[in-house]
Amino acid sequence: MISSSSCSRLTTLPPYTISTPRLCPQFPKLCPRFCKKPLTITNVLKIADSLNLSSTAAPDLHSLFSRTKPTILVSEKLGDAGLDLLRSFADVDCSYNLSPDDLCSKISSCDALIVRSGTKVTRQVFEAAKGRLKVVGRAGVGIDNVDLQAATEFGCLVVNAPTANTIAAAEHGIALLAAMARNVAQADASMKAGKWLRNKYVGVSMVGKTLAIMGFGKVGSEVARRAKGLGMHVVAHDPYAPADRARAIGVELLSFDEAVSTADFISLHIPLTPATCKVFSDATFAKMKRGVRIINVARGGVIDEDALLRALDSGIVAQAALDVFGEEPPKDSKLVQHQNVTATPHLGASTKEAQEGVAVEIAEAVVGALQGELSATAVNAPMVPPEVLSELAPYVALAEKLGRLAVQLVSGGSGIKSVKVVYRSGRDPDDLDTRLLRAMITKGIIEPISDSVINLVNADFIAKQKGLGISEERVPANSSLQPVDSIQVRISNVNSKFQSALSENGEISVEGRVKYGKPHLSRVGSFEVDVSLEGNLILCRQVDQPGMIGRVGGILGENNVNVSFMSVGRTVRRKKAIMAIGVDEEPDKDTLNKIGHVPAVEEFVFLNL
Ligand SMILES: NC(=O)C1=CN([C@@H]2O[C@H](COP(=O)(O)OP(=O)(O)OC[C@H]3O[C@@H](n4cnc5c(N)ncnc54)[C@H](O)[C@@H]3O)[C@@H](O)[C@H]2O)C=CC1
Ligand SMILES: O=C(O)C(=O)COP(=O)(O)O
Repeated sequence: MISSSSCSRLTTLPPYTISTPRLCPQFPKLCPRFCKKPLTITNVLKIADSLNLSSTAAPDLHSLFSRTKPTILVSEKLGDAGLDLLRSFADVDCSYNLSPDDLCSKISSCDALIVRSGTKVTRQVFEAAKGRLKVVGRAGVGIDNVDLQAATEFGCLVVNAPTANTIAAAEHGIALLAAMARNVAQADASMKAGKWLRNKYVGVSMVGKTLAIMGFGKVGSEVARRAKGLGMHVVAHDPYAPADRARAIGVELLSFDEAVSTADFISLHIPLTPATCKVFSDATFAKMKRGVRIINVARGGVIDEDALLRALDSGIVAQAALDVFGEEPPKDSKLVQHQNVTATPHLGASTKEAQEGVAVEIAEAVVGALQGELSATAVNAPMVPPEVLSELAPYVALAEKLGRLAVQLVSGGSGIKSVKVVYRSGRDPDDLDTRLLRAMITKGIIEPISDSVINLVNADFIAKQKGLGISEERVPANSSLQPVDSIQVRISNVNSKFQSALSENGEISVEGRVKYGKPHLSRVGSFEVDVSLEGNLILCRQVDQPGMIGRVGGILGENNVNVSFMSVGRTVRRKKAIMAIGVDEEPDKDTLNKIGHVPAVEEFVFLNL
């Protein structure tokens, strides 16, 4: 029973069969009926639909039904505007400077964690969260301090705030470039020490010098623009950068070797990944012009710091300006203490403006994710724009139902290894993003036969982990009005407990479409049917003869099982037919036995949707 008055509106809704992802933990607390069936991307849209809310309004359901708030742990200093936004939605625990152990012991009572670069979100953190942590928000760009693989395995969404600190980082890069070229920090320190060393701190000019930007992304491009303004000749290396952006700024794109060997100044703006770790090594420094100057506002880990020290000592590198370090704060201070190094304590993003912007950007992303929205800044899940999501909503429900249906047709003991999904669609392939649909089919197939909790984040990972190969095919359809005309799910190399579900080539095959905005089953094996995919379903193959609907319907009625819909499909008149019967209640064993004993019934199966 649903006790709260606001929830009572839900009693009119069909039963929910979707059990995860647990993107909204409050919902089950409110509605015991849904205890094991938390609010998900899928059913939130369905609920919205039933309440005549637009799908974009669906997340408001959270506040509509919520009484308890989620808990968000903020482990590093965040701007006030972001904190205010978080507090309007959740209980916010600002605990800074937590030790790794303290973080692990706190995390199991948190639904979201917001960090900057100082918190290591390791596999141990996800393990300690015991499934409660839904979202990690990185208030900034670099996500190298978050174990993304572990996040994905635990079905935890990671979002970042990729735009709000771009200018701050670029400005800091330029500040370091100029400060280094003119020895500002060293000269300042000497003056504070009571000295007046006009001859010692003669600098180098920037105008006319070649600056190589390594990583021509958001920050790199902004540094390039500003360096052009200083009269520098700017080149860049970035294998993924669009040539037109470089042309528009007047920057020449070069290979790695060309860029590092022609530059007077090199500014690093690449993310730290396994591929970029220590790319600035002895071998790389050996390719550089003698007397080159290096700025790093990206990540310390992209430089082999011992190699840099050697290059500074040998004079290959005349000066370095470093905001970031392999270990922060750096334990070995040789680099920081080097007379030709200008160092700042990871200040690139630290302007008032950037911190307010980042705080709001991450607060919006985390709140949205906790409400079941698909984030536009998701790092480990497909980004699905709201308009695409609302269009795909009924197909998302269809996809999960078909997966759930198909897997229940597999006879026990058959290991499922290979699933093929065929989308019939009139859309251009570029206009149809099937990742969401594939994730929901995976969810439908895996959840009924395992204890895995599947969501958009971990669907592909868990499928792979379980050795389940899902291939997709698109078949062109004439109509392009709907995104998808039909979805077919085929499971091969398995036995079926309902032989009629097998197609001619021996695969379990079910096909469905969206009719009047609702998922419908349109084909089972080679039989055409037309039933709404709601509640429970009995599939029954019988000799095609008069009176079958009445007999089976009668048995159900006598046993107080309400039939919600019925459809008969046949291959050969008066020979074989399939009856698909939707039932509100789950019939007991005796009732199902009675159906099985009707002489014309050749086989039947009960399926829970
Ligand atoms: N010091 C600080 O406080 C801050 C540091 N950052 C760091 O700056 C870096 C860049 O940030 P954004 O520009 O916002 O990111 P972005 O993603 O816009 O740009 C990164 C660029 O690097 C390129 N790239 C990737 N691998 C590469 C490789 N092997 N060689 C050359 N280019 C490669 C990518 O194609 C991309 O264009 C990140 O590591 C970020 O964490 C960003 C903001 C503040
Ligand atoms: O956004 C980034 O990548 C940064 O490095 C900024 O880090 P911070 O948030 O200042 O710890």
